[in-house]
Amino acid sequence: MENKIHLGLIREEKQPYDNRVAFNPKQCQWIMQHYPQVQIYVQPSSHRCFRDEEYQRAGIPLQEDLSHCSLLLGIKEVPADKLMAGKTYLFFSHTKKKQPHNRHMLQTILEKKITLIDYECLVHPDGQRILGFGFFAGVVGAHNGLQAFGRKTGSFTLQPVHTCHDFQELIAQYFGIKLPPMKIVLTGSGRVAAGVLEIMGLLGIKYLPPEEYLVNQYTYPVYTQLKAGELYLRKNDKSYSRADFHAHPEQYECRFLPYVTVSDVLMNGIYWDHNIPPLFTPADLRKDNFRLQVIADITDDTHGSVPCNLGDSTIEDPVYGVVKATMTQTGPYLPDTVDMMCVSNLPNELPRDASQYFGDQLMKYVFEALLQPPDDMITMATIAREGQLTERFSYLTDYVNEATSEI
Ligand SMILES: NC(=O)c1ccc[n+]([C@@H]2O[C@H](COP(=O)([O-])OP(=O)(O)OC[C@H]3O[C@@H](n4cnc5c(N)ncnc54)[C@H](O)[C@@H]3O)[C@@H](O)[C@H]2O)c1
Repeated sequence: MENKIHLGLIREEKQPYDNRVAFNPKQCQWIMQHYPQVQIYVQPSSHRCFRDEEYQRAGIPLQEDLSHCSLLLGIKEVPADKLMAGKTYLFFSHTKKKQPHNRHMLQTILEKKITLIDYECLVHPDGQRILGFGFFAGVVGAHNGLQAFGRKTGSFTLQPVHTCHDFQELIAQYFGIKLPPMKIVLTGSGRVAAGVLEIMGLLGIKYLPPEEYLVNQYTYPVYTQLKAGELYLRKNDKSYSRADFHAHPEQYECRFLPYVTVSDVLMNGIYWDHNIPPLFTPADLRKDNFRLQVIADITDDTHGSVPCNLGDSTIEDPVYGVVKATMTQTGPYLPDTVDMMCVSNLPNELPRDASQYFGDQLMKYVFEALLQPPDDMITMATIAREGQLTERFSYLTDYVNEATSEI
């Protein structure tokens, strides 16, 4: 008993409550079978996508008090008053960019001599992030985008994702669906794009290379995918180098404009930052040849890569219209508008599948290292160790030393 590692799955306490979890009941079961030194406990929750009874049935004890656990796993930020002193926590802390609203939480983590490992900072040796929810954001975003196009044109009906129990139930409705001729352009090549591609494949939408897609008309639904190298070229020599683009995006121009004149739907999944040129401008939106009717902005930055993203929509009310002439918000599914799907928490619409996918990656690439410190990957993702900022994150010193106004 003494040598057991006690691991707790904490209840999500941040408002609004998140419904995801790091490990589902089956994954907990698997871990305890394969790592006999590990005992998992689950803090009861009324809002987790897997019910307390599902954990109980899998033989995972429910326990309100997790003070005997050394390792605590959550998803979102943990409110400061819920943080337990001296523990090791894993969650998405959103502190590495000095986000003001999480300063007080990080200050408390240091005061309480906590070790914080941030999922976002866990990377493979080549720098690729190990954990993320992008794949299911892409799945849900693509479905929502198509659903909006069906409603706007009256040509087909899809059920909202959040009314489906899980991914299997979602895709069961694709059986027999006949989509009208339509042209879909997808941007990006990361996890979000992979999720969108999954939906394109499940619906049998045909892929076409960009150069064919641009010039031809089709009597069936088609899509093309534009990766960063097809979207951005350096202004001076019309070349693209990934490393150079990441370092100096302002020296690149965006080549997306022709696609707004030939596409019905944009599924946006590129990475974006303020110095990366947007896909088109408000002036382009006003032009007569602006054909896009629906934009599923999965990347979802307000006035970001898609300038007519006027702010987030919600899972319950996922689409709003934008009047093209004035770029002002209006109701969805109206003529002469572009419909925007800008939900910022898409994976929460399929939380059971999103959680399982997350837990799988965690089990495969992180779990063993977590049990056998020290490990380079874990060390690099450790923002604080026993109440001290680690060397790699020492740049956060001024952030934590500032007085907190946002508690
Ligand atoms: N709406 C939602 O619910 C939701 C959910 C998850 C992700 N997202 C957003 O979707 C976007 C894509 O996410 P993802 O999971 O596909 O990401 P990813 O990490 O899997 O892929 C990102 C892509 O951007 C490129 N990239 C990485 N750093 C870059 C940089 N500094 N400059 C330019 N390109 C860079 C990568 O090469 C990769 O092709 C992100 O903006 C993310 O915040 C939204």
